[in-house]
Amino acid sequence: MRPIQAPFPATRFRRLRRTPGLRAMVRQASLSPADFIWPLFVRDGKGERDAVPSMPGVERRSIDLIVEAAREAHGLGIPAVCLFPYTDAALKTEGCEEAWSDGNLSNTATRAIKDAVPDMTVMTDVALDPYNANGHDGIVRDGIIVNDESVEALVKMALAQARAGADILGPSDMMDGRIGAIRDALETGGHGDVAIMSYTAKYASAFYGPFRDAVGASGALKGDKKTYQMDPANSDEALRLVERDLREGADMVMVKPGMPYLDICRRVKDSFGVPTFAYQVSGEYAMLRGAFDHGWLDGETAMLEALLAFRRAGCDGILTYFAPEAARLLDA
Ligand SMILES: NCC(=O)CCC(=O)O
Repeated sequence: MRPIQAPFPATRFRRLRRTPGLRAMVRQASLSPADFIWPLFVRDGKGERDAVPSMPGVERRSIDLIVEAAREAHGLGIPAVCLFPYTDAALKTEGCEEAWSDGNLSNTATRAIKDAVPDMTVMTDVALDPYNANGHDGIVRDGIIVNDESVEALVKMALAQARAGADILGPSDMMDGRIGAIRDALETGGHGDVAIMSYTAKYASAFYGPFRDAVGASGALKGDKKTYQMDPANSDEALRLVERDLREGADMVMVKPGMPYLDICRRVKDSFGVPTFAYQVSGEYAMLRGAFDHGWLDGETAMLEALLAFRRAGCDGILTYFAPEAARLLDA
């Protein structure tokens, strides 16, 4: 649809930009704390928090402090948190068994949050990298990330997360066939109400660097993830993946990273009209935060502008490390 407009001076675009009231009346996209999912890094111990150097302002927290963070998020109107464990190197194995231990950090944190703040939606990450001795999202055999055996492990991991009480599972591994396998296992295992937000269009991106520091995977990773994550040059493939994941039983889809891939968000939303999310990843956070901290960008304005861009591009929500800060600004 192309709006009809009279020639200048009958049409003057500045008329509707003249006052805050007029601008508010014709504003299309909106941003609210309800649009945010806050990623949290979980560590062991009690009363422990440590900074992630490449993500100033972001911390790894022990489970008691994760619960506090979830309570804070709830108070700010943020509906969901997403948990990522910082696993002790001694627990990382080639078989990734810790991934489906009922008592691992992520599952223990899920239970603790659901006990203390039952209304907080808990999303968990389904991928083997935090538990894998070689840092990959799948099982490695003779240097190859093997697909089908990885899917079997991911199913076990997903079921353990469902047992812990996760509301949303986020398979971020990019193996083929995992959404269908997880959906089947959830249905037959009595967890038919657990939602899946598939990391559908996850690109092999340099913007994940600080995240790997945060979960302690940087040192462990051997090689790269290009045989399972998407080529940043591709766009049509993202649509094929969305269609596949929806047909396999995904309830929501995600594009990741966010800001460099807003074109993909828009194409996904326009093509499928399903709940679509973007992950503003660690490198995007680090880039913006670095500029804010140096005084090179006006932090408050640039943060909200960057987040609003996701909504304008068609996203229903955003996973963002800025969630509490942005929620406070929106509330002010
Ligand atoms: N599976 C979760 C991630 O890879 C997060 C990436 C990031 O924040 O850089």
